Amino acid sequence: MSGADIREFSRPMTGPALVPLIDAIEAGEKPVVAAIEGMALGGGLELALGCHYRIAHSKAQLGLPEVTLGLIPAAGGTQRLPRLIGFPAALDMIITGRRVSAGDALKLGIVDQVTERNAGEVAVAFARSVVDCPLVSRRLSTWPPLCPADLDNILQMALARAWQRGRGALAPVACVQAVQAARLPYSQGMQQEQKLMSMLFASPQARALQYCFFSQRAVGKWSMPNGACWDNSTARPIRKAAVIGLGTMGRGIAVCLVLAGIPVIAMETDEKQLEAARRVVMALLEKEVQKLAVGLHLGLIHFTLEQRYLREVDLVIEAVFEDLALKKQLFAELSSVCHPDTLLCTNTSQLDVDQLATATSRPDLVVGMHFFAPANKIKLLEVVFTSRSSPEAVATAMQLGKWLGKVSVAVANCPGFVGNRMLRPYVEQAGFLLEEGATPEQVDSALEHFGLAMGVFRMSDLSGLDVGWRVRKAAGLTGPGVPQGQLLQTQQGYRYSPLADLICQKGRLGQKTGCGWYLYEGPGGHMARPDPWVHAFLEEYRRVHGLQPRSIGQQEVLERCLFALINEGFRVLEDRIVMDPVALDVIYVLGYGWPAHTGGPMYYAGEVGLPRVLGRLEYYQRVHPDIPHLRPSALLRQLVAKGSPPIHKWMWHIEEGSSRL
Ligand SMILES: C/C=C(\C)C(=O)SCCNC(=O)CCNC(=O)[C@H](O)C(C)(C)COP(=O)(O)OP(=O)(O)OC[C@H]1O[C@@H](n2cnc3c(N)ncnc32)[C@H](O)[C@@H]1OP(=O)(O)O
Repeated sequence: MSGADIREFSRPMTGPALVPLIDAIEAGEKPVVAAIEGMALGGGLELALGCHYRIAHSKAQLGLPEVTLGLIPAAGGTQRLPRLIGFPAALDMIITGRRVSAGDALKLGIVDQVTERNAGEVAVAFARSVVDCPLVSRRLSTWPPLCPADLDNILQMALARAWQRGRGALAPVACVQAVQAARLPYSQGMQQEQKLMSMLFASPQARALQYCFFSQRAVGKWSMPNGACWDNSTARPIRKAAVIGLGTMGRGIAVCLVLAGIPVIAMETDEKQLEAARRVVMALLEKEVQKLAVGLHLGLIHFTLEQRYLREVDLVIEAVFEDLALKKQLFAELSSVCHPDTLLCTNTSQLDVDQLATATSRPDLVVGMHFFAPANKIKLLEVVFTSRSSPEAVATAMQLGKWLGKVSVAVANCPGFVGNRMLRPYVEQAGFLLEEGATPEQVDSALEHFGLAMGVFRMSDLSGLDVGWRVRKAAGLTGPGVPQGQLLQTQQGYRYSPLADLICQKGRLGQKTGCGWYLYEGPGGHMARPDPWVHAFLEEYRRVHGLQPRSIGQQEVLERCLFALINEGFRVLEDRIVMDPVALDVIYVLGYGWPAHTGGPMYYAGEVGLPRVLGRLEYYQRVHPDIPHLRPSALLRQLVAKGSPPIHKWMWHIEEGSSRL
């Protein structure tokens, strides 16, 4: 039982209500044994906690995921679980919403027995054995709370963790407040639980998180403009895969494949790099084996310098240096080395997948599989199809992503695909704000206050500033042969901020060099500190270019950065790079640390109100006519003209035949 039907939350609820039902079971005079197979989640686990005993199958999983839906477990979960397993363990499960295995549930004391046999049969036998035992000590609601001496401290720490994890989300904090009420008599604790739940249930955050839940499932039902889609295309089995290029991304991808049980050929061209990769990958795998307490066959991965091993694989993921000529050459080689049916995938984050496909003898079997760093942690995969990708190739990449535990989103090929394409105007605005008077920490603080996992400058320092520098050079925006623009700096006819290029020229490439937009403890350091050098550098830059710095408020930072990103999202929809705006929201929430409790950028735009987004873009466009990304997209204008329909109706307003494919 995986809990409530979430779709019911937006409809009038029908009975019977869960709380009196669970109370009645618990108060009953017959012993009730919960037999748990599969999932006991949310209301499912709360029901089990109302039973007098719990028997779980060894493969069962238990959890209270309400927090991920913007709610708290409000059928007594916040009151019974701390009584059963103590405050620290209950807080951990309830604030994170994480699932525990049957084995862990036994260790925690949530279940009384774990079985490899049919849980129902074992539970019946167990019930017979306890039929004469008194039930009075089995009713959790009657247990006194297990209050350790340092409970206040535990609750304080949990609250701090909830604030930090939540980044503005209300539910994690409410979870702590509800669990805190478990130190009161049960009936009073339940009143507090109900009060907190009523506040959350109708909240915009809960609606947004429930939208995220369904969006992450909806993107699995992918479709392409040519009519190919998830239910008319068959994925091929992947019995063995290869990863070529074992830098940071390649290593992470190899780890993902092994953890999913897929044999991997991990290939490099350089002996030293191969050995370094072997050490890192094996260490990561061993750590996972310990953490997951699972038996993992570490022999699933074979490190090699030899291309001949590629003959036996069903799919190759190329993760070499981000250089189009190098990748094209590799794809041409793969065409002759690999079996004619082998799928050739590229992990490029922004290069033209169509061009790579053209370099092969099998363009129909070429797709992008854009993983996000760290590849073994981030749950997102952009599957990039070209005009020639076969439905089978797309289906296989989408299916493989799911198998690797990712949420796969199918997107059409375009510069930057979806995520990085929308990121460009956002990063660009942040650069302009520095020119106009802001500091990196002011911009980041506004964005982090909004709920983003990391502000734009901290994120750039983490990824490495040379990544964007290389892209700008390839686009002809900067580099030795490119003439410098006028005041304000312009390139290719539009405003261009060279600040990031100048920072790179100073050898400040971010965390890896110990400095970038911030200062770190040393190369590879993580703790970002404001850097007086950067402040002086910005002041000098403004002086040289005659820019009068002004005070820039939080609202302007948010509107310029976020609305520019959203505006590009509307252009992505106009170009039919994806078939549904939910895809953009999934990509941003899972891949770019956008706060899930706002639903994602496009959902957020709907919540803010499309007329407001349009109005503010129009205003900023008037002030900055030389920034094309602030010019409102045609789709946004059209939607506002049509009365701002809800997000699921947006695509109805895009003209047929506007697909780029
Ligand atoms: C008040 C509140 C109370 C009493 C609660 O109980 S709140 C807690 C509600 N339950 C949950 O949050 C659990 C949510 N579901 C899951 O975590 C997972 O779906 C699963 C672990 C149960 C199964 O995972 P998996 O096998 O990968 O399948 P999918 O996630 O793809 O789901 C399959 C389809 O089922 C739909 N679904 C799943 N759970 C719910 C739900 N609780 N309510 C409504 N619909 C649900 C899901 O959307 C998929 O539907 P389709 O996309 O195939 O149409």
